[in-house]
Amino acid sequence: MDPPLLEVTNLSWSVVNTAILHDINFAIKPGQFIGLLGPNGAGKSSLLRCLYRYTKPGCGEVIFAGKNIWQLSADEYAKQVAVVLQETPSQFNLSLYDVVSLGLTPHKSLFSSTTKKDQQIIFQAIEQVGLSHHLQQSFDSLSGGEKQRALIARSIVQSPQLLIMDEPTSHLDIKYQIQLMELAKSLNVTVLASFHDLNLAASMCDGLLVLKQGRLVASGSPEQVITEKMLSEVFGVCAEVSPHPQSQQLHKVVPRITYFYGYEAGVNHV
Ligand SMILES: Nc1ncnc2c1ncn2[C@@H]1O[C@H](COP(=O)(O)OP(=O)(O)OP(=O)(O)O)[C@@H](O)[C@H]1O
Repeated sequence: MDPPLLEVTNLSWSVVNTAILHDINFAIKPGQFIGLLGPNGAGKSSLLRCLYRYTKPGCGEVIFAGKNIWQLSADEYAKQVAVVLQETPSQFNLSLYDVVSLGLTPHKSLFSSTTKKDQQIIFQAIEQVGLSHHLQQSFDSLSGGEKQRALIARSIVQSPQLLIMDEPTSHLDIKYQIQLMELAKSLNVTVLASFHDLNLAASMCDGLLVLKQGRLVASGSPEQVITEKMLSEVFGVCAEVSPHPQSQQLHKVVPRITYFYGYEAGVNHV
């Protein structure tokens, strides 16, 4: 059996005496596409920040490819882990091309210049996300969705083993939400992404993790995790879960959620 690529053991994190994450344990195998779910404020971004080395947890360990991430140098980790966040800081008038080329930085030594092969990799990644006609446009002037796609292109160039995405689809229309997720799946890297769209997560992910008030309360396949009980207890909504019509074609049970409006979960079921 493959050893996990990422392993989180007994992870807890507090800020000014308030516990945000409580004793979290899970492992992700190479090649898996894992969705992180939870209501607003559940701790998704806080957990992801501990995984991409922005925050050091108070307790517990994050092991990447057998090594504690805090024992790796920042450069070593950046070569292997790419991050796409929901809010994009200003890129100070860098062009789309420049931002995508930043994906090469962890792989280059200081002062080394961009080779023809590097340029080819950058152009190819930009083409893959459908942004070739925006090549020289300033990154800051791109639409929210174009920015997200540009950041995926930067990750493609970075060629990581693990891609961490914090609500990557928040600015995208439905077509690009699906496209971006299918693109991420096609990259052949291990992915951990947080989602608010539970139907999208259920259809795209091999496995799901569910956080509630900083605790991991469910994990497993979408079929195991997306249940009417979980939706009621964790998200406080009344919903019906049925197999997606494409399940047979996809050779797996893809749960599809139908939400009921005007009902309080657990109180007034239809
Ligand atoms: N640096 C911080 N200082 C104080 N509180 C924090 C800090 N970071 C996170 N929190 C709190 O931790 C909780 C979890 O926040 P987090 O952003 O991780 O949740 P989330 O699941 O990503 O939420 P959302 O879906 O709304 O983006 C929130 O109550 C938040 O206010």
